Amino acid sequence: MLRRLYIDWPAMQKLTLEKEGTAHVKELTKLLKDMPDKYDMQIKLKNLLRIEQTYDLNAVVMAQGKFMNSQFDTAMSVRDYVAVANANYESGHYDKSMLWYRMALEHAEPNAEAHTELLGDAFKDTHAKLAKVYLLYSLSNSYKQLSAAQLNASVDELMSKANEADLKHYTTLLLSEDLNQMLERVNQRKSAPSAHYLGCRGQFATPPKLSCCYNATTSAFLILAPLKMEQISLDPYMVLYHNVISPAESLEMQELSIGAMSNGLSTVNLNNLTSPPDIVARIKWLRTESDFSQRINQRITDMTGFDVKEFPALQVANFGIGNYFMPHFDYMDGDRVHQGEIDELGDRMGSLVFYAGNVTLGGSIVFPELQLAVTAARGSALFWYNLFDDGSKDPRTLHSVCPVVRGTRWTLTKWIHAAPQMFIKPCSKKSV
Ligand SMILES: O=C(O)CCC(=O)C(=O)O
Ligand SMILES: [Fe+2]
Repeated sequence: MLRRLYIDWPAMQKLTLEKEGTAHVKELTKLLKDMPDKYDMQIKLKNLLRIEQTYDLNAVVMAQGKFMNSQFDTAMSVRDYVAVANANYESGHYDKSMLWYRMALEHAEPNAEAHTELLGDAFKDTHAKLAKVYLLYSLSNSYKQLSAAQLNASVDELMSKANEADLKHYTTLLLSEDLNQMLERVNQRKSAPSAHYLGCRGQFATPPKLSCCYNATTSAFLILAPLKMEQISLDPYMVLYHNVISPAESLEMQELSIGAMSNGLSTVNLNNLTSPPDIVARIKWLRTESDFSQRINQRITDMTGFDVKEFPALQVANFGIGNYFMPHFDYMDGDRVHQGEIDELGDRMGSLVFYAGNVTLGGSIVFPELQLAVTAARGSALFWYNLFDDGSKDPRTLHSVCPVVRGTRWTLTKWIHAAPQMFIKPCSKKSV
């Protein structure tokens, strides 16, 4: 009894005095510094808009969790709709934002009162923005001769004279238009898709059937272990190897990179940019030789016959959801390539990309000029030449990466320079 009163009682009193949840709040505060910030949110919204644009989606299908022929089982909230609507609005995609605002206004937020009290008004400024995009939409349908700038100016003028009641009137009108009719009208106003978009949407014509074979000839090792090789294009030459990197090697590669990766940007020249450059992927150059890099470099030589000893570095890249690579060339062009390495070893004659992740939607590599799209199938590796036989640049090798929609896209890229191959693949006259 005495022990209880002397030891337990004060402990219990202390516990009773402690505010409930203090420990939780402390933990949450600690976590806060590792939480995504405004920049992360902007990047992710940009990526989401890119997915919407590239794959020709819209608010209605995305809100239903549909993506082309797939159905996602996660749902977006009304606040998510408003965030995407605002992001589309701010990037000038007015038709898209109109549909997102419409979705938001047509769906009630569960426990709206409690949410509003806790998180603020979900629909702040929504009516005004929706009225503006609806006015833009209606006027551009009626006055097709007006330019975007003229339309914007007229709408801004109308908006400056409008009062709350007018705004509500417009938004009521918007909500009364048949959704399918609105979708049809929005569809009609879309501009023709680029070849990059067509490739990402799987809309290139099926290429003629080329052959598949077991390659047992490029190196003596292949006599023992022939590689599955699929021809993708004969001119320019492009082949896809299957089962050339294992899931265990993918993990090894990730272990060598995670924690040391940096943002790989769409440009290396950061001068005079008007907006932040797109982040292509998180990247890491594996320059220190390791058991892993030796094994992979040996495999590359077995696969291609090329000498990669003078440039043993490998580049690991991890593309997150919505990340993509805009159309570009791999040969020295513009500001993308490091001049120093190119001077010594010659231009980037060939590219070899191992697909070591597990992308289940999106993330194909597209060659817009060749009307070819190749999926980043796990374990495969794509090889292509960037130069003609005489060493001049082949512009047909323009290529891009489609935004990743589901899964993780890990790649291991090898730059194959021209100079070390001078006796393996001597310059010859252009074959085209
Ligand atoms: O990830 C890919 O499929 C291609 C990457 C690429 O184009 C590059 O690294 O230059
Ligand atoms: Fe590339």
